[in-house]
Amino acid sequence: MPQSTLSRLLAANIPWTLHIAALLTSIWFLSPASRSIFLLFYGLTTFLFDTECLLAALQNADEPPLIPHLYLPYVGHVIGMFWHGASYFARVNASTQYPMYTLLTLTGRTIVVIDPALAGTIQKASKNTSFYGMILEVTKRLVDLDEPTMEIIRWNISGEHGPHEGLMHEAGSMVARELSPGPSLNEMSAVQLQQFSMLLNAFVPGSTGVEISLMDFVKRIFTVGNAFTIYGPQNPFALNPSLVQDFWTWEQGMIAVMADIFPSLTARKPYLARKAINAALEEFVAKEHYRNASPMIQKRVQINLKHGLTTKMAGHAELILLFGVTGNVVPTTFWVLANIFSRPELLARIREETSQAVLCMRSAPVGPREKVINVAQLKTKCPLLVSTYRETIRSIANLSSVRLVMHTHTVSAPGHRPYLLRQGGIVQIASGVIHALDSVWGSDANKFNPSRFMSATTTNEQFSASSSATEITATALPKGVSSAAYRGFGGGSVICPGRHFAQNEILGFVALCVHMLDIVDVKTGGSFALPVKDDGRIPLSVMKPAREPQVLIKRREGEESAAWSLEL
Ligand code: HEM
Repeated sequence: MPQSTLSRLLAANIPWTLHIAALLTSIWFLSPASRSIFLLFYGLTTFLFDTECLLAALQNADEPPLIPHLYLPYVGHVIGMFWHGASYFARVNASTQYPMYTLLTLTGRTIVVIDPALAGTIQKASKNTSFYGMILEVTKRLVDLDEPTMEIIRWNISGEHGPHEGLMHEAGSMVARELSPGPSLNEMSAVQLQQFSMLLNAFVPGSTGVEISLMDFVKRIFTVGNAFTIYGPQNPFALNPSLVQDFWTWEQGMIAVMADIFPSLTARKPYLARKAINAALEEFVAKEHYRNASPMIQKRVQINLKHGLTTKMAGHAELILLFGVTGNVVPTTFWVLANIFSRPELLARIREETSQAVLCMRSAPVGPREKVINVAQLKTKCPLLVSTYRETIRSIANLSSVRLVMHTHTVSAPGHRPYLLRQGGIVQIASGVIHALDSVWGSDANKFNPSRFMSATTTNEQFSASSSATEITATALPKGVSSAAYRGFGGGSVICPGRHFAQNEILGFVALCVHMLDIVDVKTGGSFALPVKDDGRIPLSVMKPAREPQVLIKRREGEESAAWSLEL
């Protein structure tokens, strides 16, 4: 046995002296029958408390260090992750502060990365790690895809038959192209901004206010507006408005449905909600309503059918994109609004800053006044608004970037020793932990600082390394912070293709709310309190609030009859 292993065994948190003393005592003082019972219980206790410490000591020293669970081998960390959600990664590493570490999870190993430099290396496109290897099983369970469909989807995900062949590559690059800055993105954003304006003018029509949960307000406008934009006038929500509620019921119970343990009994509500939406999406494809949808959806459905998906499965496949389109955007918009409207001073500054983007204030001789907000100007001329948006995302995005290790290999990054990653390990780049590191963001890392990303000059977007698509925004990463540390949209080879679209809609909608509306506490009539974040869930999107504020939404004084709109 090499000395280093022996010394690690001796240094491990295992009470060797106690074990030897207990063994000798049982031999000397107990009868054979009592000894057997004693050793059985002692052995069980030792197994519980010492197994992971032993495995940590025996582990290859080049691997990320294994953090033993204190008393429950193999399942302890799994329970911890379910119990504490993404916040578990910070808890478990609170005393050790390793840049990268290993947790035993059932029969596998989860490698947690909390250092941006290592994250930057791991997230690069590589044959050694795979995003789809991890995510496809989750997608299958989330939206209910059958095995023949999965076989079509899995074909060539690792690129062994070429980089462009197979459904995933064809559909993925088409979606990324359609959502990149350019004419097709502009076309979609223009339709969407017009929808938002119409919906908001109608939602708060005159001088009477609306009492509602702030989250429900955002859900209603965004689900309907986005469905129209992406899925066209014959989208499932337009044909059957009750599906909006079903969609969010499913979203809230996604984890339970995904667990797939008799979901019709254990997760009845979200299971039935999914069934209703899936039926509507099946019809959307079967009746060819997609032919009136955005070019992105027309192409996506046609690619799915061309590769052999049935109309039923092509319908179900749209549910995951619907989630991609709204699942993060709705809670993000909620938090941007909450961060601004709960801080009167910030609200006043943003109102003033964004008033320069209210382009056309024209008074028609008759009829309502028209006011137009230009979104391009919000992005380039309103650093406080854009910085508030980015800071909001930093403070709520705790979804890990996940990769499956396909081949054993070594990763290294400046300032770190090389780390050995074994085949079969699941890497999780812990975005929530990285977003809260003092070493990255400074001593106010845990505070909300709306000016954090403000930049004096308009710069090219630096928030998405390894991406060819750039966009001009009036914000920059703080000095010394690498793009791999800003993880709201993932990073490297798997960066969210919808981030430009999301930025247009969120900035536009928030600016519209800021100018058109007062959003106040329903009881006091003053600013509502910023809700606490619910960081104890396994995240499938950005964090939700622990409690949704009930608000009164009404037109600002003088804006009762104005017709507001957004343009790109
Ligand atoms: C604030 C809003 C949004 C946030 C925070 C967000 C975040 C993310 C994240 C973290 C990922 C996964 C990256 C990884 O695992 O490393 C992702 C993937 C994705 N997002 Fe977004 N997203 C947002 C809005 C959107 C929108 C509006 C769309 C579509 C219009 C969209 C479409 C997608 C798609 C299709 C993927 C999968 C990418 C792939 O398979 O390669 N997202 N997003």
